[in-house]
Amino acid sequence: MWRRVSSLSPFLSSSKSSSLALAGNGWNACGSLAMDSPFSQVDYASSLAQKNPFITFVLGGPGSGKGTQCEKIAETFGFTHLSAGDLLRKEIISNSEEQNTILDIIKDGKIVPSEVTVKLILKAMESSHSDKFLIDGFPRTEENRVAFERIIGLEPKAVLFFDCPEKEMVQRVLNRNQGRLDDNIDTVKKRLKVFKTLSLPVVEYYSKKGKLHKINAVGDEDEIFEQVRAVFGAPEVTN
Ligand SMILES: Nc1ncnc2c1ncn2[C@@H]1O[C@H](COP(=O)(O)OP(=O)(O)OP(=O)(O)O)[C@@H](O)[C@H]1O
Ligand SMILES: O=c1ccn([C@@H]2O[C@H](COP(=O)(O)O)[C@@H](O)[C@H]2O)c(=O)[nH]1
Ligand SMILES: [Mg+2]
Repeated sequence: MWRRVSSLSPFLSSSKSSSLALAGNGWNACGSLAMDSPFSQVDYASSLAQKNPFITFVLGGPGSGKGTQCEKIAETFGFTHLSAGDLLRKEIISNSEEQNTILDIIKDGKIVPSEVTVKLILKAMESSHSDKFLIDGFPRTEENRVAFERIIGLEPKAVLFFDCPEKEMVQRVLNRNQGRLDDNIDTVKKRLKVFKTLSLPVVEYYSKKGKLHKINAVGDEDEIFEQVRAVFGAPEVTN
């Protein structure tokens, strides 16, 4: 069942610790790193998990308006906006070992291995010192979702889903004109297929957990933002 728009304000003022159990995957039951942990990242993630930031995942198909609305949310509610796609595109223009692999995957509309994306998200979260994050365009698969929980040790408090008809998404992507290598009809078709088969199950997962806030992504940007504003509540409550 989709959840109707409701305010997140009570959540944002809460100091409750993360509900994700830390035992297993290199952690002992007290939340400390086990001596025999095979995960070097866990060490890195532990301080982040202890800070227990407010994480919102922002989901939706290609061109549904995630990035556009995230900018507005960040500005209005003081969230740090991290776009997984932008982090991957930055890797392509860096000298990273994975740059060519990432480029080929994005050009083909497929999904970059979870370990790569989660590592980039973790690094960006650690270096921002923020306590409120919008993670835009991630998780894109159930495997992404599980990897985030395992490596970072946190779950999102809320998930936004921008629901947009395919025809509108295709039109927006093809008109975007930002020089993205995946903004062409062939790649968009592939991305839509991946979205339906791999990403919608993630949306469904969060819907069943009662964390999903579905936004009608058709209309002008300000109209859509009014629905989003209702989810996050008044700015004075969230600050
Ligand atoms: N409500 C809207 N109506 C019309 N055009 C829009 C609307 N919202 C965003 N756009 C435009 O549609 C294009 C895609 O928007 P945006 O980049 O925010 O989508 P996205 O969900 O982040 O896509 P992607 O997953 O491909 O990164 C942009 O050119 C943007 O300016
Ligand atoms: O978690 C992610 C996010 C993105 N990708 C790849 O990047 C492109 C573009 O992403 P946008 O969010 O639309 O900017 C996407 O089609 C994937 O190929 C990814 O693999 N994993
Ligand atoms: Mg985007």
